[in-house]
Amino acid sequence: METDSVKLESSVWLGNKRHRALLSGWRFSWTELDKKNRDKNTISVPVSEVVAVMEGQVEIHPQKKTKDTDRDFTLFYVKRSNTSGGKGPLWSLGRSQFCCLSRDLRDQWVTQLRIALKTHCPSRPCRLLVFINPYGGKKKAKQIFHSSVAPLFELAGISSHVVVTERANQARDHILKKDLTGFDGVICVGGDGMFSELLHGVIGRTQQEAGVSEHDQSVMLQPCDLHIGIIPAGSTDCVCFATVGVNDPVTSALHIVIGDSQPLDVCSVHHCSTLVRYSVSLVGYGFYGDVLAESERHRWMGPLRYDYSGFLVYLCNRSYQGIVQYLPADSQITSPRDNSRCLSGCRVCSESTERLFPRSESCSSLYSRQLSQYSIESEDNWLSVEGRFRCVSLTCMSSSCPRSPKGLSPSAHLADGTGDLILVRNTNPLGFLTYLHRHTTTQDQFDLPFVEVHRVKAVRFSFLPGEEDDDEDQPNDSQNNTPGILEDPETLCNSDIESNSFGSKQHLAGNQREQGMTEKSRNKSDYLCGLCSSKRSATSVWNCDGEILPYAEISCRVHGQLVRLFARGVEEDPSSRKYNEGNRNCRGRCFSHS
Ligand SMILES: Nc1ncnc2c1ncn2[C@@H]1O[C@H](COP(=O)(O)OP(=O)(O)OP(=O)(O)O)[C@@H](O)[C@H]1O
Ligand SMILES: CCCCCCCCCCCCC/C=C/[C@@H](O)[C@H](CO)NC(C)=O
Ligand SMILES: [Ca+2]
Repeated sequence: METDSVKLESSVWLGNKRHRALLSGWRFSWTELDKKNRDKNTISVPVSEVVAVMEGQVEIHPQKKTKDTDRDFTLFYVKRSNTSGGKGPLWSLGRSQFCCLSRDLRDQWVTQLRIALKTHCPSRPCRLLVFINPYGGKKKAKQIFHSSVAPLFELAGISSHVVVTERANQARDHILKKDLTGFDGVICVGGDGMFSELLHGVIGRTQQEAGVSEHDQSVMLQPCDLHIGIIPAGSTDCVCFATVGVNDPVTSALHIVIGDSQPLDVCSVHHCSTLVRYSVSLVGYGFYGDVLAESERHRWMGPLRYDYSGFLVYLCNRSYQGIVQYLPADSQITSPRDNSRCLSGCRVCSESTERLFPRSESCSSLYSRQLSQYSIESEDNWLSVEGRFRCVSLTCMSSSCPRSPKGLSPSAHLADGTGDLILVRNTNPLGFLTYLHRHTTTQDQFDLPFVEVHRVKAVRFSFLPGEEDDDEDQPNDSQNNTPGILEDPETLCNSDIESNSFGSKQHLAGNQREQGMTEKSRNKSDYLCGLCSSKRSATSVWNCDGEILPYAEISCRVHGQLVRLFARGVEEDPSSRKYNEGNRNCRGRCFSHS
């Protein structure tokens, strides 16, 4: 319980200006005083956003003491930049140097502030396992970590064990197999692909330890305690953007340092009772699958490859036949078209915590929750849509990214236990361009006659009998799923199998596995059908958070708040407060399912 009792109050000097400093309850503030002792400006910092308190006048670039006296102390804290420039909720490191009247008073300030930090911020990380992908995005991950992030971790007293990856899936395998004792979180410096590796490692490890089978679609997966942090250094950085509001390494590092905690829904993707992958952002068939497949041919272009491929795929003007079945979420609670935004402290998400993790939970009620969540969903509750689609997309969050600041589904929630299913039926090229273009404007991309959107708990995608692609070269086709693939369900996400081996189960030899991205790129580009090959495939591929899935017929289930990120959701821009009136509750860290 927080108290507002004053812990310490005194005069302090910032340069030659006298201030009144006050530590009361969970807030530290300092007010400039004029010559007549009247209050001028006040700066107020919640203790939870204090990064460090150091004796003396300290700078962090490089961390050194400048000429100081034994009456000085330095406060480092989270400083919000002006968001009016459209840069989103950008954070930087604030630094204020205080001079007290005596050394004794300085010591009291340092002691009291550090006690307040311990009291109000018990869940800050002390030790982190950091994975850097030197080849992601613009290939600047190492530089970003060492110049912008490591100094902040050091300042906050966080020790980090750094692994620079040498192959794809190394981070995932490390988390699955190595001793993680003592680590408070795992961090990736890279893009959505690196995040996905950590996601698979953390979920897999947690289920292994809990004895839960990831392949059983009806099972309630064990929520993961080990937090994931993302330092954005990739091409799209969609997960970072959608959970922080900006893709900025310093902002993300500060969220990690202060121990923010944001639960996140995760979608499990299955094929024939076998787990294929997890997704948090996009499970997309048609346009987004084709763009990803095409983009793998142009990896050398870096982040621009998506724009170039998007243009080529758009010109192809393709649509695909399929049957989409979905299990609707409770439409009384929210809707993908209710114009709300999931912001930091989102009321919908925190109320979902109660629903997903009722407080008085015993082993037997856990079992009954498992039944109530999944098994009793009879087939009668499923709805079905059949037709030709430009794209079929499922997203557990808004999936906003720099290209599309509102995202695929602007009103989706990060942690409400549901996903949004977007069906874009076949339409003329101008209609589809209008749909795509609206992702980049404030216009409603769902307000088009050929688009429908549903808030769902689960989705299945299949073909009418005889409708599957008969292209022999098409390895994602369910017909090509040789029985061997499913003989050993444990192996689909097993490190000995390249998870991007499309359709044919490939036990890669050690040296092949090490080739990482090169090998992956070659495999992925084998897929592209329409643009360059003479034979156009009747099926597309699924894009699952930037990875191509080896199957076209899949079923997906949303697992509410399965993982936790060092983030707090997108902070509200004060100028747009009216947009989300009534949807706020408390800050991201108030979520708890323990
Ligand atoms: N050392 C490595 N060599 C080759 N591939 C790697 C290595 N380390 C990680 N990878 C793989 O590279 C893929 C892409 O990396 P990452 O996500 O960091 O960048 P990106 O693709 O540019 O960004 P985005 O996913 O945002 O588009 C990941 O899926 C990861 O599995
Ligand atoms: C005429 C203008 C056309 C602009 C089209 C913009 C459409 C942007 C839609 C962005 C959706 C982003 C979804 C995120 C997907 C990520 O999970 C994934 C992994 O990084 N990224 C990609 C590119 O597949
Ligand atoms: Ca959700």
